[in-house]
Amino acid sequence: MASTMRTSAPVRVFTTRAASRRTVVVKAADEKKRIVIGLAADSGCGKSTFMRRMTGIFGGAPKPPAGGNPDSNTLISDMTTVICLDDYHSLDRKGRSAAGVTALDPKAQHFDLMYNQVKALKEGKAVDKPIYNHVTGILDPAETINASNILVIEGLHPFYDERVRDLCDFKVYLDISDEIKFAWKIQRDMAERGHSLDSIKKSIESRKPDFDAYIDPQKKHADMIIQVLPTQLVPDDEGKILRVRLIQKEGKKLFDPVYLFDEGSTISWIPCGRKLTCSFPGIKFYYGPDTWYGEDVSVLEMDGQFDKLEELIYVESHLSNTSAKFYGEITQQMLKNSSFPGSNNGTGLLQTIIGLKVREVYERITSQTVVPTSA
Ligand SMILES: Nc1ncnc2c1ncn2[C@@H]1O[C@H](COP(=O)(O)OP(=O)(O)OP(=O)(O)O)[C@@H](O)[C@H]1O
Ligand SMILES: O=C(CO)[C@H](O)[C@H](O)COP(=O)(O)O
Repeated sequence: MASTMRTSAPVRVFTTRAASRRTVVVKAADEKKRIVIGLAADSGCGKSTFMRRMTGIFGGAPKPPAGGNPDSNTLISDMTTVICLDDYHSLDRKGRSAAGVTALDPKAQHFDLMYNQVKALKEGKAVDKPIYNHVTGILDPAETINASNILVIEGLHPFYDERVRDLCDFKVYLDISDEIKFAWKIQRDMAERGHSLDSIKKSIESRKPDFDAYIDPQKKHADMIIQVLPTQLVPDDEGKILRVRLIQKEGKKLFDPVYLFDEGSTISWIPCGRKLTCSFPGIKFYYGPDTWYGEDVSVLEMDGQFDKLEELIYVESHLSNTSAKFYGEITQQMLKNSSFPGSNNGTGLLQTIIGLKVREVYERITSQTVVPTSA
């Protein structure tokens, strides 16, 4: 498919829902006012859930392009546009089957088009982007995407091609261990999509070699990684209780890593007691330095789950550099999104923290102020 780019209106005015109430506007005037966020993960690893938490921080409900293809993968809100990189599959379902490749194989992606269009959007130009239709398995006619303040590119390969990777101002990887990925897939694909246990197992196994070869290695490029592992608080838990780690690169210009109590120290903290209600097996936090593919990182970890989400404020008050704009903003976001998967554990908490980091990155690059959304 040919790459098509058009110049959109040079200046657009965006308002957040909260901002419009307070008559505060955020203007996008030139390319320095736009950022690109990359989110990489395998299918079924919580990208959509993360995206809802992150875009919610900027206000407005993300919606598919108005009047467009009902099977569009794009979500647009006041300040953010999320495009799914599945739309750059160069081979459709039949084509992949004929060529004997999976959707994770770079041979099935159109990286030149991906690069040209992400670059154009970052420069403020509109593009006509293809749509990969997950219902039919074919490539549908293109949809027009306009430039936005924050472009999120999510999918299997946002950091695979160096040119696309370099366009990303902030890179996030969701690193879900096989056991947990399996538990989530079973829950979704059996309960919601009617797949059999056997077919889910086969699908995971058939994707594994390409996942290991092409998707997993991208995590070394990420600025922040959320690792989801089985709990260490009880043996042989079936993926219900999670140990979740936020790996944060140190020394970056655009964000400051979050820390617990004392920056640079190594800390283990069991907050259960007078201020935090914990039923068995409790909650344990850890913070400390580490390395990630040879780079210095700090790790913030939570194992276990909250009984009463409103008590998260106690934990939040012991975290620093969170990029929250007021006392309790993390807790407020978590309560607002309490129906999302992972709201009572470290996935929700650490995804919310990354969402606030995205806001920090946006503000540092653009020198614009984003008004926090209200609950
Ligand atoms: N933090 C979480 N805790 C528990 N389950 C979760 C969590 N995040 C996601 N899930 C489960 O995994 C499923 C997939 O999540 P989600 O749709 O967000 O992933 P995705 O990466 O966008 O998937 P896909 O690429 O296949 O559309 C959800 O339906 C839910 O069952
Ligand atoms: O890994 C995936 C990313 O979402 C999908 O499997 C890929 O996009 C192919 O889609 P489908 O399975 O609907 O043909």
